[in-house]
Amino acid sequence: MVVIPTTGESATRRVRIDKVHSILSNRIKDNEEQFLVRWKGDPNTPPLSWHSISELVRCLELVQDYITVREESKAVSRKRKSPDLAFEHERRASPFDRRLGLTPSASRSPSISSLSAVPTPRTDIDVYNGVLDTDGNGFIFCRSAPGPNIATINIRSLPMEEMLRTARMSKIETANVLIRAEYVRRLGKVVGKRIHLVNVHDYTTPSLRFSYIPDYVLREGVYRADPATQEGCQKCKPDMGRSIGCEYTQKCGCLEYAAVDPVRLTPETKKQYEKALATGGSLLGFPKRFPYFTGDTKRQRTGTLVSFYLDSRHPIYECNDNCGCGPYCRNKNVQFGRQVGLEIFKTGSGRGWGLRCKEDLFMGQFVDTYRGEVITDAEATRREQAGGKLKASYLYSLDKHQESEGLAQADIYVVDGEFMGGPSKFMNHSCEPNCRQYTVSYNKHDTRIYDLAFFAIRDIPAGEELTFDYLDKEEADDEEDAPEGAVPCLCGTTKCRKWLWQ
Ligand SMILES: C[S@@+](CC[C@H](N)C(=O)[O-])C[C@H]1O[C@@H](n2cnc3c(N)ncnc32)[C@H](O)[C@@H]1O
Repeated sequence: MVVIPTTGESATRRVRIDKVHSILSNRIKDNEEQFLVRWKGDPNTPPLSWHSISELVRCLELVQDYITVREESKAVSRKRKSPDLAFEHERRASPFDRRLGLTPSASRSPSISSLSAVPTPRTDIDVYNGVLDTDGNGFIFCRSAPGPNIATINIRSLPMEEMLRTARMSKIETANVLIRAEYVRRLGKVVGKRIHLVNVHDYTTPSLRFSYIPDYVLREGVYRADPATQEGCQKCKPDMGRSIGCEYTQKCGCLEYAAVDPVRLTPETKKQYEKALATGGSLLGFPKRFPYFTGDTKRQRTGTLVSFYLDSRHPIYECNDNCGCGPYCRNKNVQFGRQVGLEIFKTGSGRGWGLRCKEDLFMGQFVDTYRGEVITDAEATRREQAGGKLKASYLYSLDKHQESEGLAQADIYVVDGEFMGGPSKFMNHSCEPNCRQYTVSYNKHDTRIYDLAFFAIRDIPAGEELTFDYLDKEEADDEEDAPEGAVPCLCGTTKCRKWLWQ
């Protein structure tokens, strides 16, 4: 046996993820699920060793990667009708046979005489191309250690056919349970109402290669506008009028760019307004519409989007910490974050995971924002090309102001929610959606970074899947033929446009 624990046996031996390259195979040994770990090291002869799933609890991302690839290759081989590749492989000699001096025929159908002529392969070899050790904290590590007593293996032929056969027959149950438990543990740490995870279709769990984050993470080449430009409304006071914040909407600096309330325009101010619109002049001084209903309306409408904003795609400018209006300002909502409980669920309809609400939502109610890494347009293109056309996309362009501000495509930032973000990463597309994404900003001088906020656009009963239209154009193109790079839409609604991207 080549396991050499120099610092004594520890009951809680663990493999550290930063030391591992990948997981290559699985088997059941001594009633335990085990996985073959390829350690980081010399790329030509890296050490490898088998570990029980309890030793790999800090490497569940890698175990999950392995299981995903294993399931995908199983699905592919199920689809293949002929030739029987598994059988074809069986006829090849494996490098393991060569190492032991076995001929392919001997390994395939050993006769009594051949068995007595060659040594029986060792079945207790757990470490290849190296030796195992443990450090003072009980962490296992493996180092290359060539020598006559070290079992060697040709890593270019891994996983070997014997391993593949064993892996195909070995159930993976404990690992799936632990992966799910780890994901649920991480969900439990997300700020706000609880997020549940439900899968009645299979044993999969969303990728553990994902961090829940409360705010954007800005990557290289991405900058927010200077904080000094986030001046807020200076003329508003917390105790003005009905103490709802920016009552004097004509004076409110934050509402400067909000939608003008045409009902409150006089014939004269209407002319001035039309002129300001035509010349791009300031809208300060015109009466504005608050984006949200105040607390003195019906309970279910409090804080929901007023119909003007609901029906338009007008950006919303919320008050911020530098404003004079105070904490209960009616012009603050999205900045307080998600207030509703959500459920991530496996759709079972070819659309992967989806999102639904645990409670009834009212028309205009805020659901959540889309979070992720904010990257440059060039980086987004690079990531998109690396992912390939069939990979699920989590890229969301912050291009709302591109036209009005004359921003070049290269100046646009993109939110990538694949590896970091929030539960809204799981919102699927529907051609007849029940939610819509709105632009919410806290700094009118920052046209490149703003919040992508989802609101219900009709009453939604608890348990209904939350969807939005990925294109969200004012008018949809009626395209019959599949456009380049199109992914078939599986929303299943009567208004389905057939393709996800056009
Ligand atoms: C932002 S993700 C949504 C969450 C995704 N379902 C998951 O499991 O992570 C977008 C991806 O989901 C899939 N998707 C979303 N809506 C779909 C639809 N209506 N039809 C087919 N696939 C859809 C596509 O693969 C798309 O690239």
